[in-house]
Amino acid sequence: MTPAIEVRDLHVTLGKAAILRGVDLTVEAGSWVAVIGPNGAGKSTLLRAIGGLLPTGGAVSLMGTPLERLRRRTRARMVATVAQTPVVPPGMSVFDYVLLGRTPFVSLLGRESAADLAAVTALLDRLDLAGFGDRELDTLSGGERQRVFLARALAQEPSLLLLDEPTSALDIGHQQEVLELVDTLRRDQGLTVLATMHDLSIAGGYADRLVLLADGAVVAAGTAREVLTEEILSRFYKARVKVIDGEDGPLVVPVRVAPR
Ligand SMILES: Nc1ncnc2c1ncn2[C@@H]1O[C@H](COP(=O)(O)OP(=O)(O)OP(=O)(O)O)[C@@H](O)[C@H]1O
Repeated sequence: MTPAIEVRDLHVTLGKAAILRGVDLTVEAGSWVAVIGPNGAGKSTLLRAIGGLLPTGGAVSLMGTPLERLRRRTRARMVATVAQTPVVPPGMSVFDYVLLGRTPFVSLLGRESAADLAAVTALLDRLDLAGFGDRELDTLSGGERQRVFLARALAQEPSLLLLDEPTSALDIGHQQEVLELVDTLRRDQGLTVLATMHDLSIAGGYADRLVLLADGAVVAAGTAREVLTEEILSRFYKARVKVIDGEDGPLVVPVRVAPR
């Protein structure tokens, strides 16, 4: 089967610095891959490069088509990206912002249909945002806003979802709600998910495969059990951790360096 994302020998240089240095990555259609790694490793850069937002060396294909051959509108229907801090149009309501996600479905001179409006209402409901539609985006809490960003991405009905730290501002309940929703869409509709994630236990619990980036290169890749080992994590994160066998995979627990 054609992979949803295929990245070969990807290089990105920003300013004078080589940020990604020969990254290879394959994401099978309908799977969930988590990109993990320490701060500054190049995780967001990798997502932006795959989303076509950066000039790159090497090759990126989405659903078998090289990125540069995909028309803008086709790409907009195929891929939805949630950046770490999306630009928010000032004064825009939550409903209108999520409705922007329907843009690829609206004809050039057309207006959004009743089905578009219903899709937005349903998503606000599913993300625990009913009643927020009229609020201005910049009056929302960080976690509420993060759920609105995801709602906009899902409104696009993409086949490929690129998420940069999708739950960093969410409490533990909303984290679970959002990740379960994404996983349900993956299972029921074949959505492919590529997400950068800092919480390693959660990454291991949801992703089929983990890819560990360090200093712009892939240094480990595989299942959670293969990648989330004390040896690998202490080496690349310079962290002292304990890895415990959990119900849904390994649980990574930080251990104090200095004894109490
Ligand atoms: N425009 C730029 N010019 C120079 N360096 C940049 C530029 N943008 C990003 N970088 C650097 O590229 C490196 C990778 O950044 P990136 O945001 O991809 O890291 P990350 O792995 O997502 O980190 P974090 O976990 O902190 O979000 C960082 O060292 C960052 O400072």
